[in-house]
Amino acid sequence: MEADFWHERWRGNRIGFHRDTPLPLLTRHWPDLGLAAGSRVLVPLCGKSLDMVWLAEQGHRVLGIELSELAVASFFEERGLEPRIRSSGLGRHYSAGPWELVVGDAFAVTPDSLADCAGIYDRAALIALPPPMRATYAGTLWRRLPPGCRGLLVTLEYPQAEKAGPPFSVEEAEVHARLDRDWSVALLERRDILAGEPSFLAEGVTALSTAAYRLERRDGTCAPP
Ligand SMILES: C[S@@+](CC[C@H](N)C(=O)[O-])C[C@H]1O[C@@H](n2cnc3c(N)ncnc32)[C@H](O)[C@@H]1O
Repeated sequence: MEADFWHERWRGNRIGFHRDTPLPLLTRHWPDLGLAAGSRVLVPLCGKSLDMVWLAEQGHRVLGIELSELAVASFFEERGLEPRIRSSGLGRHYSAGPWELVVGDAFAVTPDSLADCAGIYDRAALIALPPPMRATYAGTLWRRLPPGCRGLLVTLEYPQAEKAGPPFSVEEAEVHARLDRDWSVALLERRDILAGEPSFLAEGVTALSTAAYRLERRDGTCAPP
């Protein structure tokens, strides 16, 4: 999934991944992470997700990273906010209230830029990427978060041979293989969602589940930029 693929999706408004309400798995499991109000939460590949609104309502500051400037500008426009805009080596930073969304490449974030992130929320980010890019994503952004960081990861699981991604199927074994080195990973919930996903049914997919994981960054050294 190269950058052009996503820019085309946003230009053509083909954003079926975008939800009109916060994700129930987020609202159910996030409070158990015990992150203090005021702490900063990273939302990689954030789109214009309303989950960032819910996180701010819980008192968090949100750092989003998103390739599409259209998505980032829409997020602020839809809230009636006029963001301040500045540029850095990471990209263009749009900021207003508790939100700072960077138009840039999530794989290029540096440990310094993530140093004050106490949390990470990944919904439709890991599963948006094909396998080689998932390896890069886990080896860059996830490795660069500071020790003690906690997070929630939401995945999908289905027989990959029955449908082309994105979204891709990411099984529990893969989550452990990619993250166990630096993170303690615990499955919180897995539920069957096939009946509520007509597009998967229409493509002949025979099983579909979503899973939520609690993550905590182990002590250790963050990867260099
Ligand atoms: C499936 S969408 C999910 C968006 C959001 N997480 C949500 O739940 O609505 C994936 C998003 O990742 C963005 N994206 C893809 N590759 C990226 C990268 N390398 N860096 C930053 N954003 C990226 C795309 O533009 C797209 O908006």
